[in-house]
Amino acid sequence: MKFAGVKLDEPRIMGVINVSPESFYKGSVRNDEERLIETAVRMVEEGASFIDIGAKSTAPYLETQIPVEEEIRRAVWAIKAIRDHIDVPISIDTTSARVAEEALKAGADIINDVTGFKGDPGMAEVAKEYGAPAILCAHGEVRNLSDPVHTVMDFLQESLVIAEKHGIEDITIDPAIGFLRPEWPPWYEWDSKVIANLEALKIFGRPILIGVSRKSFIGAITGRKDPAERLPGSLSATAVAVLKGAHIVRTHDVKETLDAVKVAAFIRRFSP
Ligand SMILES: Nc1nc2c(c(=O)[nH]1)N=C(COP(=O)(O)OP(=O)(O)O)CN2
Ligand SMILES: Nc1ccc(C(=O)O)cc1
Repeated sequence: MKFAGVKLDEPRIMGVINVSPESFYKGSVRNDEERLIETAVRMVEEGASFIDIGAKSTAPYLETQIPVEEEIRRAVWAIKAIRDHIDVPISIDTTSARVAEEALKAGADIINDVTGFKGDPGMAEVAKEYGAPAILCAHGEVRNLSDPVHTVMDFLQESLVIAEKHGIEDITIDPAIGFLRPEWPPWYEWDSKVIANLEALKIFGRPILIGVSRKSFIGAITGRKDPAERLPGSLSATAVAVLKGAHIVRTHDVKETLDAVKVAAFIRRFSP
């Protein structure tokens, strides 16, 4: 299996850099060019196979609205700055087709759309026009409260239909940890059920990407309010996700996560 030209014979790491000061984990934010380049280069040296650039937070519990022009300015600045310093594919984490298009023009390779082609009707068109691989997250209004796994699968199926209609083949699916928050069950239970049953997504025959890094479900389980204190919890969730079949792990902490991934993948070899 491959995604964006990267072989997925072993689990890969996607390093996250945000150029959005409002992002939920302040340690992920870079707004100085030198530090931005240094971080991207270090992440690749530490073993990242992809770099994800976010120019606007999508945290469902934060006030994150900014003008699209500002998101474009941040995204284009960051991608131009790092493009010639690293040799791995760069994804643009955006729900806006205009931002995606400008980012691809600036040198990004992959569209990372947390609305799974359902937010901006122009997004699949842009992916098609630029031949861009895409990461599609499970997205929609939760109706079946008792079955997180099948809800996620239904949402992903809808996104895959949109991709297929546009002839977009190179797709990675993502269960959108932290994004789906019905009134009940509590979201940390929802996220835990999805991770515990991640292998169900293998039926799509697509690469599976997961982002658990420092997220609020880890805070809820451990009592760690500050995302800066959630690395051990993130590594634990990462190990479970790899054991259950994740191909790509999206993280703020490349070095530590790669060790967790390697150990989980090695142990997985001997699982029944
Ligand atoms: N495909 C995918 N994309 C994502 C995911 C995720 O799980 N999967 N999580 C995010 C949250 O992390 P980030 O550090 O970017 O937070 P922010 O939205 O506050 O910037 C943002 N983007
Ligand atoms: N964009 C996101 C940022 C953070 C979280 C989370 O903390 O659960 C979820 C989504």
